[in-house]
Amino acid sequence: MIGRLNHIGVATPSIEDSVRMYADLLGATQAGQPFELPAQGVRVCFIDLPNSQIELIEPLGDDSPIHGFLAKNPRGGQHHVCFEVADILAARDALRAKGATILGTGEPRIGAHGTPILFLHPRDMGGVLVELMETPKEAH
Ligand SMILES: CC[C@@H](C(=O)O)C(=O)SCCNC(=O)CCNC(=O)[C@H](O)C(C)(C)COP(=O)(O)OP(=O)(O)OC[C@H]1O[C@@H](n2cnc3c(N)ncnc32)[C@H](O)[C@@H]1OP(=O)(O)O
Ligand SMILES: [Co+2]
Repeated sequence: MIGRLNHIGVATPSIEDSVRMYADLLGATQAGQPFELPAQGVRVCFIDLPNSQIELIEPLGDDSPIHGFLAKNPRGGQHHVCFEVADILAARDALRAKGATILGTGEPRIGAHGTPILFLHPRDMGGVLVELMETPKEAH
């Protein structure tokens, strides 16, 4: 079921400060400008890596799912890992059959790459919040 690591999500109180930090310390460059995803309650900017991406996420709106995380980690921190899957609904159903909890309604939402995503509860993954993302069609 599991495919390539697509990105590591990093929550931050300031995308601009984090972009500067990745550039100054690691020489890493951002992939495009920050953009808002109101349906996900986050503002986003990607940092390119040779083999993956860092997804910087900043809270957007009062209902952002990362408010709680930033309240506990005010300077930000590693928030989730995202693995690609070929078929998100098949992955969801297989995980549920194994007893895993899919967060929210269980209906996939459209993520930052324009493909459906779901999240697995961290208690089922050893304390790691896992995002599953359907592989973009052009990557097949
Ligand atoms: C950019 C768009 C998209 C993409 O395309 O890539 C994204 O990545 S959006 C990223 C933001 N969206 C989400 O994270 C959606 C899924 N998350 C959630 O539904 C919630 O954040 C959560 C995981 C259910 C936590 O909600 P919260 O309100 O913070 O609840 P608690 O504080 O009560 O936490 C419950 C429990 O879970 C532990 N926890 C919380 N966050 C994390 C985390 N990031 N990593 C690991 N563990 C986490 C928290 O410590 C609690 O544990 P216990 O105390 O043991 O119960
Ligand atoms: Co993500």
